[in-house]
Amino acid sequence: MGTALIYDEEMTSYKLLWDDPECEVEVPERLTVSYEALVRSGLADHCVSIPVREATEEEILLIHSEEYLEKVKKTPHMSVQELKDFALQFNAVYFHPNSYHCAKLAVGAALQLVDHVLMGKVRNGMALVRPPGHHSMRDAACGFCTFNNVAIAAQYAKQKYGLKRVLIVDWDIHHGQGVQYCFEDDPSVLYFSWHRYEHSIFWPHLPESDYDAVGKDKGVGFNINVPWNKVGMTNSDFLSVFCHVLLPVAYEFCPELVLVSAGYDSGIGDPEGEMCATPDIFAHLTHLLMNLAGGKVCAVLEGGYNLTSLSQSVCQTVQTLLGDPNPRPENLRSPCQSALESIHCVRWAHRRYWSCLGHAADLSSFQISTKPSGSPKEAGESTWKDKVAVVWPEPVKRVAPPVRTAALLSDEAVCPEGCKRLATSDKLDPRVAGKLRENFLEGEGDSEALSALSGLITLTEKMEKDEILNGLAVVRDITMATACVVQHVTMAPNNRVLVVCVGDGEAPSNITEDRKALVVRIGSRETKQSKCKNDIPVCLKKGCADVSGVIQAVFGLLLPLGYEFDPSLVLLVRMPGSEVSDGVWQQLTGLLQCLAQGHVLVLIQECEKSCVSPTACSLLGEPAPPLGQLQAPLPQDVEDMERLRRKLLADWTLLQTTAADTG
Ligand SMILES: NCCCNCCCCCC(O)(O)C(F)(F)F
Ligand SMILES: [Zn+2]
Repeated sequence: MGTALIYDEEMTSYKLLWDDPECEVEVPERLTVSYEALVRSGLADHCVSIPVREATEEEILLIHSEEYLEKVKKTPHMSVQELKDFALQFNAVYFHPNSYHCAKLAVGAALQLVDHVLMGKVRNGMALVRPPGHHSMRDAACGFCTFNNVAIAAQYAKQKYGLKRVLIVDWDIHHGQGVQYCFEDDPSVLYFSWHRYEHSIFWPHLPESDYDAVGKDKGVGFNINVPWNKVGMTNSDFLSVFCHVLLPVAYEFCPELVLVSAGYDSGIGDPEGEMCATPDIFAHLTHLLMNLAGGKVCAVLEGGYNLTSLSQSVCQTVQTLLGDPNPRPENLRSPCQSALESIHCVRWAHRRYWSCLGHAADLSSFQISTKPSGSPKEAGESTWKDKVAVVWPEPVKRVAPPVRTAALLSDEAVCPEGCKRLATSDKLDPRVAGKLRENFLEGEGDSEALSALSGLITLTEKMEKDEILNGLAVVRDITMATACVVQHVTMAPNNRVLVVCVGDGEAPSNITEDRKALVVRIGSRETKQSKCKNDIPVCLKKGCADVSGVIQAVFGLLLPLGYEFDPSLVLLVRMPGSEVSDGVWQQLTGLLQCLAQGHVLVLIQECEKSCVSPTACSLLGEPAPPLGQLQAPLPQDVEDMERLRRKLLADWTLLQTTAADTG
């Protein structure tokens, strides 16, 4: 199934007709540069083009009042002066004779996208729209928004398709207070927003934008606000919030649809956001959402005012929706103190509502600086010009290798649909053969083991040369196979391999201290305390059969470690008897493709070959099926993971979840 792209230049046919410094950034070119970048990069051609339509009045009334709609309906016949006066009753918004028409198209575009995804005509998609929506309220326009595109889409999805759980992820740099007001008492819509806040000195200055606005009545816990109390937030800050706040909760919630209020003013160079996250981060944010809701992700454009940053970020988003491999995350480092405070506060505020946050350290562990940290406005406030003067490197070109998934199987095994069987080249480089024999095969060893190991080496070499993206191998001796791959990959100077062992079994023996290999083992046994710090055992009482425990480990430990380690290859090893369910296994296989530009090699023991086809599906880019709403992880496991996390903090900064962590 494909990726939908919804765009119509008709939505560029309105603009600001008078002087208003508050609104001048919201220009029609925002849409044209985004669409043209998708066309120029060839991405538009790979999308399924879906036409826009006008929303009906009935659809608009799903969220807005009749009085408000009647007022807006009059704007096409207004003079410029009347439009100006009409806008004055709202906060930071303008109208144009054609803006009502465009506002109906923006809603209609979002609904078209939802229809095509929920009817299974496409897997996911993006709607490039203006006017944006997330500030508009039942009775009011606000912040360039006339109708609340995403809120209407959520209500429409619930009503028309009977959905019980919709997740809205708002990565725009402004708080979509309009969405919050719509659903704050509604447990069927989980609204997540991060936003520039600076302790409310940033627009729209609302107390209810802070982390303690957790929802109301039946909706408590279903509204998550992450305030950014400083500008300059980076990729590390953004990824930390996804790993330590959004994703654990999103997996516990188990949405049937993911709507993204995709605003790109959170990206570098934007005059409104003044953040430092680079466009490639949106590839990672998108990827991390794509195994939720069976991959049903609908991104709807909100803000974004630096035309270069905006168009690059839109391309990064669409390219990931299309399934192309992610770029390697550039030099991630520790989240900043302010971000850690925000992360801690929001986890603490939600600790009673989400079992995955149940252990969030209580407030006493350190004092939150509730007063504005830093002078309200740094001396020498930057002007608009030098806000957009920021420069950053053009995102690296992301090319999908000619072969997506290769399979190394025994001759009689069937090659899974879509995979390319790897011919184990019979002629083996004698030096390599010699090395394999001496390292892994006692004496002569049988020729089959030799050809299997040489096949593995061929596989890793083809990945290194980008001839294939990822692969799976069915092997007889998984420990030997793991050691062989680790040794081969770490021979090259700047290669690093992340080994993820799922299930019990001894870790490969040849892990060295040189940080070229990092082993994370998720299992049930208190294995002998790992001697080297690059071998991290995560123990779950019930082992990998414990879905919540594994997911807790993935987001709280594995992904932060993986992002910080930044491997060139991920080796995912399914230890025999691991009891991991196919669903969890597919989630792991899908999520881990966010690392190493998607170069994931999965090792499966001969006796477990029943999981070959689900593995192949995930490696081929199929979204993993939903896991269902997650139970609470075992308190004992949570404590153990917390202890392990604290122990690892000295070496791994992306594991931090509170400012006290650097204590
Ligand atoms: N001194 C007052 C500054 C007012 N600034 C208004 C910012 C509106 C932001 C709109 C947006 O980017 O959130 C949307 F996604 F809706 F377009
Ligand atoms: Zn915004």
